[in-house]
Amino acid sequence: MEFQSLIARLSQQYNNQLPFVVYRSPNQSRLNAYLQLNDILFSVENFSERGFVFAPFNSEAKTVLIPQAASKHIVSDYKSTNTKVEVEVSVEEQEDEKQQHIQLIKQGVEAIVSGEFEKVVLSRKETVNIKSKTIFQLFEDVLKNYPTAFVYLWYHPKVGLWIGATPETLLSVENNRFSTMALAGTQEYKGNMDVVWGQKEQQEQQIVTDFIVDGLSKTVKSISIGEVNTVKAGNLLHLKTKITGLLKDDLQHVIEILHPTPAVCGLPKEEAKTFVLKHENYQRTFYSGFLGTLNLQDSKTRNRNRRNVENNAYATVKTTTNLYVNLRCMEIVDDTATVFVGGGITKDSNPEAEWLETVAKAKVMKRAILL
Ligand SMILES: C=C(O[C@H]1C=CC=C(C(=O)O)[C@@H]1O)C(=O)O
Repeated sequence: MEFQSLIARLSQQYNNQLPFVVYRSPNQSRLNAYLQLNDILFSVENFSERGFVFAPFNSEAKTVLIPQAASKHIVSDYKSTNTKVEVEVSVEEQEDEKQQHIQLIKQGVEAIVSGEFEKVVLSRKETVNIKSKTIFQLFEDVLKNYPTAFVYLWYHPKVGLWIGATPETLLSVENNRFSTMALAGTQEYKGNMDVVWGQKEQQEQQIVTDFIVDGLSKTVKSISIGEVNTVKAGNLLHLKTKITGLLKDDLQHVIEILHPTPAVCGLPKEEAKTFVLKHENYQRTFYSGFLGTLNLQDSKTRNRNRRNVENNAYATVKTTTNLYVNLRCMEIVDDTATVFVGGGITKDSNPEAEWLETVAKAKVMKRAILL
């Protein structure tokens, strides 16, 4: 289907207040949309379901499901015209928010120094007027700006509307082969990928790698750890380690081990989570949760021998799951976008620098809003 026809179909779905999701995987032009046929709020029971999941940060709350069987699947192509427009995002004075966030970071550092935990990710939200843009124009501007991210627009009338462009995979599985990543440490991209990383950033990223490897090693068949690389996500650079291997356990157990990783919560997980829930003065809801496709089946018919087409056709069925961490995202209510941003805090954190990091992260969504 043509991109504009897909948007028209999704607008209709939105006006009828029916759930849908539309997304594009990193470095692809293909768009996938699932349009639910009713407005039931389905939730995941044990991750054996098929469909598109939308999970909150707090795993005690329910994970929403758009079931594959209860929705229409539409595929389209988004060809970026390659007219990436750079907009300067001016940052107005946010003195109150700044002092409040710096106070929160200081509390986090104190808790680390007193031995409560090793790392905590602390976040805040910011509201921005989306001016006269429709949600679909906004989605297109996010698509245009972030070709290497997982870009999505998700809507459920009983939950809300979210848009994001995340650089972080939580878990990808193809049959029993898995891949995940430890993504942490941030600096602004200034035209050069060959940058030097401070000890604080290296340590905060290593904590994520160790957590994933320790947790998964107990339950997977095999695991291998890649090198630490610098990767670009919008205007930011991060440190990333790819972790791959073979699973033997069910998906639910693996997701329980991973989510929330110390890239969005902290270490040890429970202590950091308690701190986040108690001290951040707002509810994260779906920010730093995860989203993506669950157990989708892709069957391909192939020919063993091109010369004897009739007798040799065989089908291979792949089951794939592709889950991403919900970062660089916003929730839209009427003409207001709430942008969510956070950063990893360790004993070496400088509160002023951590504040500036969240200001830089907020620009990812603001750039698309102001385009
Ligand atoms: C928690 C966020 O980013 C995570 C992912 C990459 C780098 C991060 C950091 O440097 O703190 C965070 O761990 C966010 O963007 O809100």
